[in-house]
Amino acid sequence: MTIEYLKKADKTPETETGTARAVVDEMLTDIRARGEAAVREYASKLDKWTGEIVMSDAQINQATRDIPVSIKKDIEFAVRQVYDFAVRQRESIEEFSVALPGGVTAGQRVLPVNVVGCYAPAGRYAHIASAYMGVATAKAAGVKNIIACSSPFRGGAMHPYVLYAFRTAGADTIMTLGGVQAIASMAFGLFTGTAADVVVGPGNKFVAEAKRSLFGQVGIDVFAGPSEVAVIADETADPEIVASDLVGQAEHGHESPAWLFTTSRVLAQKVAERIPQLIEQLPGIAREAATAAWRDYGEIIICDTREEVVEVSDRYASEHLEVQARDLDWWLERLTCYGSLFLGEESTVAFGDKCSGPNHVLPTKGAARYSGGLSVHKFMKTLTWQRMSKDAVRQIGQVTARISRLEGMEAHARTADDRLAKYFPGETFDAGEAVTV
Ligand SMILES: NC(=O)C1=CN([C@@H]2O[C@H](COP(=O)(O)OP(=O)(O)OC[C@H]3O[C@@H](n4cnc5c(N)ncnc54)[C@H](O)[C@@H]3O)[C@@H](O)[C@H]2O)C=CC1
Ligand SMILES: O=C(O)[C@@H](O)CS(=O)(=O)O
Ligand SMILES: [Zn+2]
Repeated sequence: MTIEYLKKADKTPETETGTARAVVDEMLTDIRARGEAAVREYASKLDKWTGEIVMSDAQINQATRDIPVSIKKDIEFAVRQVYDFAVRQRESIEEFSVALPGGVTAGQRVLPVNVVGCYAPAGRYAHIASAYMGVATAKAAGVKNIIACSSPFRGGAMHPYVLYAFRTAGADTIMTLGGVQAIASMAFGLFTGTAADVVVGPGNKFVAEAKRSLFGQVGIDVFAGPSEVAVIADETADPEIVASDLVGQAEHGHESPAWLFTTSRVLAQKVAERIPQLIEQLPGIAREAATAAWRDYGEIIICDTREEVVEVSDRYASEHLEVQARDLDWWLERLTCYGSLFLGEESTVAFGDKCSGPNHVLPTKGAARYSGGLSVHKFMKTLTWQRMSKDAVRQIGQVTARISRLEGMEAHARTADDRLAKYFPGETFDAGEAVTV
C-alpha cells in the first residue's frame, strides 16, 4: 500500500493517556476515602464552585425562567429528534421466546437499568447538545431514575441552556458538578444516596479516564473522550467545505485530531493551504484550540486508491467520519470502523452533533473498532430465561451430566442425576462416569 503524508502529526489520540490516568487514579482514591467532602473540595479547587450541588426545582425554574422562547424551541426540537431516533432503536430490540429441540423453551427479555448518570461537559463550551444526547436516550430506553451532572460554567453556575436541556430531556436529579468528581459522585451515589448502574456522557481526558477506571463497578457507554473527525474526499469534493468541516471539529480542544484521507493530491494541497486561514478567522477560544489541535494532531494522507483509503480509515477508526466522494453506497458498504458516518457533502458532522437525531456521544481513541456510540442499547440489559418440562430433563439432564463429568465438575453432574432419579424412578441413564470420594 502506498500512502503519503502531506501532513503528519506529532501526536496521536493515545499521547495524553498516561498523564490523565495518574491524576484520575489519585482523585478516585481520595473520593472513595473521603466521599462528599472530597468532591466539594475538588469542585472548589478545579471549578471554583462552592454552591449547592443538587439543584432544587425552585433553583432550576429560576435559572431557566428568562431563556428566550426561540432558544427553548430549538432545544425542544433537538430533544425530540434524538428521542425519536432512540425510541426507534428501542423498538428494534425485541423480546422473544423459542421452543428449542429437547423440550426447552427459552427467551430473551429486554429491560432498562434502574439508575443512570448522564454527564454533559462544560469546560470550554456550554455543551447543550450533550445534555440531551444522554438524558433523552435514557428516557427512550425507559430508565426510571436519571441523574444528570454538568460542571459550573466558567466559574459561575451551571449554564442555563444546559440546565434547560437536561430538564426538557427528562432528568430526575440535576447536580452542578464537573469532571472526575461528577463521574465519581454518580457512580458512588454521593449527594443522592443512589448509585448509578450506568454512567454515560462525553468529556475531556479526565472524564473519559474516570469512566474507564470505574467500569466494572458501573457500566459505561464507551470511551468518549476528546472529539475526532476524519474526512474522506476524492477529486469531486469541494476543498472549501472539506477544510471547513475539519476546522469545525478541531475547535473542540487542543487534543482533537482532524484527519483528511484522500485520493486527490490537488484537493489535499488546497485543503492544507485553506485550514490555517480558516482557523485564523475564528474567535479567540476556538482559534486557540483549533490552532493547537491542527498543529499537533492534524494529518493529511494521500492514497493511490479508494480501497487504500478504506484501509487507512478503518485503522484510524475516527469518532466522526465524513465521506465527500462519488459513489456513497460503495463507501457505506465497505467502511467498518467509525463512531458515526456522514455520507455526502450535505451531511456535515455538526448536524449530527446538534440535532439531526443519531447520538453524538461516540467512541474515540480507536474504540470504534469494537463499539458504536451511545444508544438505548447502552441502558438496556438483554436477559435470558429458560424453562423445561420434566420430559426435557431426560435428554438435557443426561447430556449435562456427561459434559459436566468430562469437565471434572461432579457437583454439576449430580444436580442432573438428582432430577433424572426423581422424575424417572427405576430407569437407568448414561450420565457419564461418576467420581466418588
Ligand atoms: N466523544 C464524544 O462523543 C464527545 C466528546 N466531547 C469532548 O468533551 C470534551 C469537553 O471538555 P471540557 O470542555 O474540558 O469539559 P469537561 O466537562 O469534560 O471537563 C471540565 C472538567 O474537567 C475538570 N478538570 C479540568 N482540568 C483538570 C485537571 N487538571 N485535573 C483534574 N480535573 C480537571 C474540571 O473538574 C472540569 O469540571 C472535549 O474534549 C470534547 O471534544 C464533547 C462532546 C462529545
Ligand atoms: O465529539 C462529539 O460528538 C462532539 O463533536 C459533539 S459537540 O460538537 O460537542 O456537540
Ligand atoms: Zn462537534
